[in-house]
Amino acid sequence: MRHFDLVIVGTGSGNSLLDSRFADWEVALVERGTFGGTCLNVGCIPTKMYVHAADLAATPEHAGRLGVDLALDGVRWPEIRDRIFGRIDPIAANGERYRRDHPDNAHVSVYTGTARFTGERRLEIDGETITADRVVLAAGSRPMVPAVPGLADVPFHTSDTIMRLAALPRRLAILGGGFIAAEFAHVFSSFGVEVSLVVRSDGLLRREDRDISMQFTKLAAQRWDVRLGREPERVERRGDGVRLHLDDGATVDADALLVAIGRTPNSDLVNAAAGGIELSPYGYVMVDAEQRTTAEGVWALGDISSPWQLKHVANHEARVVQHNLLHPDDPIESDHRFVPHAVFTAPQIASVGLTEQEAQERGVAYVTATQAYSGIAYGWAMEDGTGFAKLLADPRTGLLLGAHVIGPQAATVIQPVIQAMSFGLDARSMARGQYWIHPAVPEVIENALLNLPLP
Ligand SMILES: Cc1cc2nc3c(=O)[nH]c(=O)nc-3n(C[C@H](O)[C@H](O)[C@H](O)COP(=O)(O)OP(=O)(O)OC[C@H]3O[C@@H](n4cnc5c(N)ncnc54)[C@H](O)[C@@H]3O)c2cc1C
Ligand SMILES: NC(=O)c1ccc[n+]([C@@H]2O[C@H](COP(=O)([O-])OP(=O)(O)OC[C@H]3O[C@@H](n4cnc5c(N)ncnc54)[C@H](O)[C@@H]3O)[C@@H](O)[C@H]2O)c1
Repeated sequence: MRHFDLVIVGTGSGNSLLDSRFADWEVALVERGTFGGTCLNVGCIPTKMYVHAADLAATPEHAGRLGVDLALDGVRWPEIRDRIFGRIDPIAANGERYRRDHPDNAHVSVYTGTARFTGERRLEIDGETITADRVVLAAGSRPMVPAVPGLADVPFHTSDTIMRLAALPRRLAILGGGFIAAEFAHVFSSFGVEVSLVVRSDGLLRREDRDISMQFTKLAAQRWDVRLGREPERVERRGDGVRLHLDDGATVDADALLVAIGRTPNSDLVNAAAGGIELSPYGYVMVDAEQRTTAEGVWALGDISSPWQLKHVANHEARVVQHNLLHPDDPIESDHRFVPHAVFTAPQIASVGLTEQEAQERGVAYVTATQAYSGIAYGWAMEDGTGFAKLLADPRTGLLLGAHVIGPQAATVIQPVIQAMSFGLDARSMARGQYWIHPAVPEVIENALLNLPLP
């Protein structure tokens, strides 16, 4: 039975913990799937490579309104797919080779298999037991699949498989109305696929500020076949495709089905309870601000312990765990005050801080203001008639409480607000204490700041 200074379970954000400062540590790195984890192989990176191609494919539709006639001559799906994975797959393979074979990593043992706790800091990997002084759980999450009758008997996809399709389907049905549904609906419809969305709630992206969710739902319904407030009662095979029978008696026929109803933390796969690790009611590993679990010497980070399930959160937590492993007498805490996110759909959406509904529920005093893209110069240039930025601020201090943007470049436009909130800059100082490049898109934020009814 081998004993290690440190065992890391999961090679997504877990792999980034190791640098030269761990050269004297005996480390085991355990991976059951593809080296490099979700973001690199089946998450952020390939999806955004598809989104960029989709944005290009969608351009002719918009350009015509500006008097520029473009035509989409074709989408070479196999070429797009092979370009994306031709770039990503070698990164994963080289990352694994580096850890296994490079002299820098002589102190690292890479295990392939599923690590399961059999006791405190004791893990079994395919019959072999290892122990450690410290364990880091970075085992991520996986797609959830609902118990819909018939689903198990039809070919369906999750985000793990849909990006490697052999050919574009003519019709795609998507179950769910969250991040993954919104991003893939944009990708596939831009490539000419007819998209249907079956959504249990009464709107898409329901966790966004209601104004954003309502605007996106309205625009989505103009582009896709959106069935709101519906659930499939059963699914059946129909030729090479599928038929979804919805709870209102309607049916949706498609050549491919994508299930995107959320992701569940992999705490069950690591058998967390046997390691003395407490879980939340939703199965997340419970951690304190230093990313320590309830078991002595066991830390957790990323999707297995974070309800945000975002790569920049996993990266931040990995840096905290790394510091706390190296400096146990001077630990630091994770900063989850202002966690932003973006949905790379069309139009783009980005958000940080409180939504108006959260401010109301929590009884937080706020003022709010909105600025349409159509009211700023670059918005005119783009003829944007649907985008806006919405801000919430504390009426007493002028500090920003939340920002929500729907429109071109939203994920980039929101960054100065994240900075202001993180460093405690009030709305007035932010608006007037700096130049805003004219006529650039961030003027939508400048004007929203000026619109806030602050003294
Ligand atoms: C389609 C999609 C698009 C996304 N887009 C974005 C985006 O644009 N921006 C963003 O911020 N986030 C995005 N995310 C979320 C982001 O990918 C995750 O939050 C992030 O990758 C989580 O990192 P992690 O290190 O916690 O887990 P992972 O990267 O999932 O790593 C966990 C690893 O642990 C392995 N593992 C699990 N159990 C065991 C075990 N018992 N033994 C051994 N190995 C195990 C898994 O195989 C996996 O490789 C996206 C996710 C998806 C699915
Ligand atoms: N741009 C990004 O940062 C990005 C992109 C993709 C994924 N992600 C991460 O991955 C996570 C998973 O994405 P997702 O879209 O699968 O989840 P999600 O939580 O964003 O959305 C899930 C959707 O499925 C619906 N749903 C839940 N249970 C259902 C059921 N039993 N039947 C029918 N509908 C049901 C929900 O109402 C919601 O519309 C996201 O929460 C996010 O953290 C991030």
